[in-house]
Amino acid sequence: MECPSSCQTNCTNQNFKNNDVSNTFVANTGTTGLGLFAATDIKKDEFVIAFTGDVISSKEYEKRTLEYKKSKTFPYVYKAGPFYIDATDRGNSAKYANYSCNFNMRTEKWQLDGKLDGFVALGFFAGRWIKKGEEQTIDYNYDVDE
Ligand SMILES: C[S@@+](CC[C@H](N)C(=O)[O-])C[C@H]1O[C@@H](n2cnc3c(N)ncnc32)[C@H](O)[C@@H]1O
Repeated sequence: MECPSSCQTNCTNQNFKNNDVSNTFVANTGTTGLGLFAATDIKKDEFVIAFTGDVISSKEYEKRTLEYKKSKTFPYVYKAGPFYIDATDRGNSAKYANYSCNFNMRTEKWQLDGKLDGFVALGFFAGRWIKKGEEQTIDYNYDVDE
């Protein structure tokens, strides 16, 4: 769980509130479209980036999925507890993270202070040491066991 805004001024447990994307940059991968890359060396278990976007219900998710299929837009949507986070129109560069079966970032679910009941924020954390310039990848099936 992330600390509330009212926590001490030097609190370091506010990654989602800070919404810092400076560990990453977006570039063409040459094979899988745009991708997310490490702007610096990143230590194992370090917070990399939060996945942000519209928080929507499952009903809205179904509606938007049909629209995206028609427009052939990539699905920039992940499940977040009973909700979904849709980064298609509003979101940060986390949406450009590509899939790899040998992913180097894990997806963690965090409870945030004062958010919708049941909502979990999604954050990408380094699963191992990631070198500056390396593509940062995730497991799209992070939610399969639930
Ligand atoms: C969330 S987007 C990732 C960013 C995307 N590459 C872009 O240019 O916007 C997901 C899409 O990226 C592509 N993609 C992601 N990982 C891939 C992989 N390992 N191999 C091939 N395509 C991949 C697929 O088209 C997938 O539907």
